[in-house]
Amino acid sequence: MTKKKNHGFKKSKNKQHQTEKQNSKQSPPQGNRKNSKTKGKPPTTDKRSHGKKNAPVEVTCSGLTSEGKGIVRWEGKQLEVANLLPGETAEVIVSKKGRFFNTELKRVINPSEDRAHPPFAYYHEGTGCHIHHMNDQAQKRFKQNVIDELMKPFGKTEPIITMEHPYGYRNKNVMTFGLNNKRQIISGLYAENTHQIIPMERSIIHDPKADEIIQTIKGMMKSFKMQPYNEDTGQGFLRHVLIRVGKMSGEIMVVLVAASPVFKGKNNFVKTLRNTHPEITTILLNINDRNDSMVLGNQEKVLYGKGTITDTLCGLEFEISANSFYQINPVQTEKLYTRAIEMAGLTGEQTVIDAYCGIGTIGLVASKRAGKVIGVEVNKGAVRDAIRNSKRNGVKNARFYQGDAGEFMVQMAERDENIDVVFMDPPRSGCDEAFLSSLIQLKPKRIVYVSCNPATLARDLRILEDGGFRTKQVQPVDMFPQTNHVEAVAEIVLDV
Ligand SMILES: C[S@@+](CC[C@H](N)C(=O)[O-])C[C@H]1O[C@@H](n2cnc3c(N)ncnc32)[C@H](O)[C@@H]1O
Repeated sequence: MTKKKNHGFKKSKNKQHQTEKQNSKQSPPQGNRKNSKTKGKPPTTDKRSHGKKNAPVEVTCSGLTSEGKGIVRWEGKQLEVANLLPGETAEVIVSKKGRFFNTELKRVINPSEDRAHPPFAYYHEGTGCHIHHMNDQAQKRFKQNVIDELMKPFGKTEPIITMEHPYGYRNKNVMTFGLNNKRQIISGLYAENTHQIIPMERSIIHDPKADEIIQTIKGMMKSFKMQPYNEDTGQGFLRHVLIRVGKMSGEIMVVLVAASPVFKGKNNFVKTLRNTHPEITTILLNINDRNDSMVLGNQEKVLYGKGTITDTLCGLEFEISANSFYQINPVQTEKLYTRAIEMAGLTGEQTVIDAYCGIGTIGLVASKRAGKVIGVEVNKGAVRDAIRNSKRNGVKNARFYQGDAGEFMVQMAERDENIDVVFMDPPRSGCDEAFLSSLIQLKPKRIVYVSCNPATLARDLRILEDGGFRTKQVQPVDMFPQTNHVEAVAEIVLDV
């Protein structure tokens, strides 16, 4: 992979609505605007192309969207350009498809001081590293602005907790397999919102060993006559490979996700893979014959090892199944959980709920300072892990239940249970109405809301504040450097 000179970019298209109204997004002012070439010019100056269809046009970036895309004006419209920074002027291809505009960054004419120089070619938005082109300071500023803007109605946010070495942090990789137009096997990530595979050998945020194992598997496929699965024809075998790495324990899980349970030559395949990578501690075959976008199916066969990995987090050991949620950046998770536990103000007597508990991590870490912990989680396998993890760590005061967190809280409210503290860590979509209204009814003294989506956090905080709570503090933590995702934990108290 070679990096093009002069800030040239690989294909990076953005589909956008035609009208300005549809395009308008919140764009907190940020970025370095003091670039000498743009100094004194209005930041939205555009130059038209010379009438040629799809010839590059020159645009200047005036700000960033909440997704980290550059905002430009072109022919009276506001468009978004991935990988462009405020103050930068660039050549961009604009093309129209139906009601949408696509933009493709061709060349940055005057790179901003905020621009980073990533060592890999595949870093654009399609591969999930949406803001890899910003240096550490610019990423920090961008994320702080996004959260500050959304949290404005609830008071001031704390400075974001960043990561010292923001690379190679992911403990879970999923790569998808397919054929390119020369019928060669490729592995990579889906371009965002598509099922088009962007071939990729290495990502700056992936665990390097995990990327290496995936390349080994790709290299073995031909000799084992293993075909990648084709979603259109339904032919082929291997859909994805998921790798989980215990960053502390060094244990490695490899999950081969296949369209069918018939795996010819599986013993030899496992033997060869283990010979090349003796560090692999378990290998599974997961069968996914569905047509949706879920990576894992429900059927699983252990081909080697115990079928789970164990890792250490906040001084406790956690056993993790292929299908269970486990925070992907353990270095930052320890900082996040430390802040969450501080916010809970535990003294050893409280009754604590760990809602959306996954494999029990937050509840078990909190259990040492709580009277009792009650965890609820929808994923059966994760609840099984949580119970195992409780025993493994000798925790006697925690119980875990499988079920929908909203329904569980409704039942708690109907029984008028006495709850002191609620940890809640819902998925990106946030909590449902049943959960929030039961929480308001239960009136815990404190809620600690861990969120990977500040937009749904803001929505839910509004509901809780209207229901008699007050947001005391919001702490952003950069769990996903190089991406536009922002994690935060909020302390919410009864407004008495
Ligand atoms: C962001 S993860 C948090 C897990 C855990 N607290 C941690 O830090 O590892 C969200 C969890 O909520 C679970 N979940 C999603 N919808 C749920 C629901 N309606 N009721 C209960 N759990 C749910 C998911 O399976 C996932 O384990």
